[in-house]
Amino acid sequence: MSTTTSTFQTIDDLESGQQLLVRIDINAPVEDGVVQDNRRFARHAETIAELLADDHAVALLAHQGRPGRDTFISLEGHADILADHLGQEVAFVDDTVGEDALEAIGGLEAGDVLLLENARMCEEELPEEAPDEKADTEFVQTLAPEFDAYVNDAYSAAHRSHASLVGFPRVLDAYAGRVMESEYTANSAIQQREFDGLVTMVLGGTKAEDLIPVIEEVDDTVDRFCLGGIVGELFLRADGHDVGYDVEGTEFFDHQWEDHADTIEGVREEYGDRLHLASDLASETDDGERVERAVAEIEKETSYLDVGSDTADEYADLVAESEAVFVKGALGVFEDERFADGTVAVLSAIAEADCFSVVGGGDTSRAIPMYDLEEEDFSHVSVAGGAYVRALTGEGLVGVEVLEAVAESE
Ligand SMILES: Nc1ncnc2c1ncn2[C@@H]1O[C@H](COP(=O)(O)OP(=O)(O)OP(=O)(O)O)[C@@H](O)[C@H]1O
Ligand SMILES: O=C(O)[C@H](O)COP(=O)(O)O
Repeated sequence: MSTTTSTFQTIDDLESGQQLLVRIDINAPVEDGVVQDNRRFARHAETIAELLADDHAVALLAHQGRPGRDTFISLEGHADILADHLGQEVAFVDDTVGEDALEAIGGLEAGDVLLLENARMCEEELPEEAPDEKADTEFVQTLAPEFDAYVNDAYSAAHRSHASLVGFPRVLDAYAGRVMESEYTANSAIQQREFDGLVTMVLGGTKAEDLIPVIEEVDDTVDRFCLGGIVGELFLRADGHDVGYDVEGTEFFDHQWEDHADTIEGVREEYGDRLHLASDLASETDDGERVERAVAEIEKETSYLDVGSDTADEYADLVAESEAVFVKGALGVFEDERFADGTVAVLSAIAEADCFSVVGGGDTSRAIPMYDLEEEDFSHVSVAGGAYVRALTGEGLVGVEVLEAVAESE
C-alpha cells in the first residue's frame, strides 16, 4: 500500500498541559433508546488517553443521530461507555454552550475529561455552511475562548461542514488526533490503489444520500455494484417494484426518493448490467419469523429488513471472484440475527476470499465481531462510513481541509 503523508499538525505538535477542545465521533447505534458500544469508542479512547498522559485537560464535543430521528439522544450514556474504555471517569454535562457547560469547562484540571451534550442539540451546529460562517456562530465564538487549542479526531464526520468540525479550527490552533491521522492515511492510500481484476462495491445501510453521489464518482474504477438496505430498495422502486416506500412509520425512503429519484434513474440507465439489485427480500411475519419473497411478488405495505437468500448467494459469488471489495452499509438489519443473512454472507465471502477489502461504517463494522468474523481477514476496517466512501472518490473532506489550512498558515 502506498503511504500518504498528512499535511496537518497532529497531537505530536501540541505543547503539554493545555486546555483542549476535542471533537470525537461516537455516533453509535441506539437500541430501545439506549446507546450501544461500537468500535469508535475504543479508538477515540486511545487518543484521549494519550492526551491525558500529556497532562492536558480535555472537553469532548460529539454528536448522536439527527434531529427528528429516534437515534437523536443525549450523550449521557456515551460518557459511561467511554469511561469503561478509558478506565477513568468521564464527567458529563447536559449542556453544550450555556452557563452549565462553561462552568464545567472552567472547573477542568489536568487529567480530567468532560463530555459536553450532543452538539446537534445546538441550532447552529447543523446547517451545512462554509467554515468561516461556522466560525462566526455564537456556538463557536462562545466556546473557543475557553480553550488553548482544538483537536479533531472525528475523521468519520469530516465530510460534514458543521460548526464543531469546521468552525473551531478557523479560530483556534488545530491538530489532528490519532483516529483522524490513521483513518486519513489508510483511506487516502486506498484511493490511490489500482487493481487489475474485478472491483466490487457493496452498498447498503440507511444513508442513500451519501452513496448515490459516490456511485457516480467511482464509475470508472468499480466493475459492479451490489445494492441492499435502503439504497437497494430505492433502486428497486425505480425499477417499478412495490418497495422503497415508507411504511409503518419509517422515515427512510420518501424524502431520499424525492431528493434523488432523477439521479437514481440516470445511474440505472447508464450503468445497466453493472448494477446488481436484490432478486428477493426478507421481512418479518406476525409470528416474528423471517419470511422471504421474490422481488416480483413483493407487497408495498411491508417493511423489508434483509436481502433474501438467492440475493445473498449471488452477492457472495460476485465477491468471491473479485480482486477488491469495498463495503459501505449493511444489506439488512444485521443487529437482529434473523435479518443478518445478507450482510454476513457478503462479509464471510470476503473473509474467505483472497481479495483486497475494506469495510466501512460505524454501524456496519460492528457486524464483524458480532458474527465472530476476524478483523484480520479484512484489509482495512474503517470506523468511518460516509467519509470513507467519499475519500474513495478522491474528493476532499472539508473537516480535513480546514486542518490542512491551519497547518499551511503556520
Ligand atoms: N432494510 C433495512 N431497513 C432498515 N435498516 C437497515 C436496512 N438495511 C440495513 N439497515 C441498517 O443500516 C445500518 C448500517 O448502515 P448505515 O449506512 O446506516 O450506517 P453506518 O454503517 O454506520 O455508516 P456511517 O458511518 O456512514 O453512519 C445498520 O444499522 C442496519 O440495521
Ligand atoms: O456516523 C457517521 O457517518 C457520522 O457520524 C456522520 O453522521 P451523519 O451521517 O448523521 O452526519
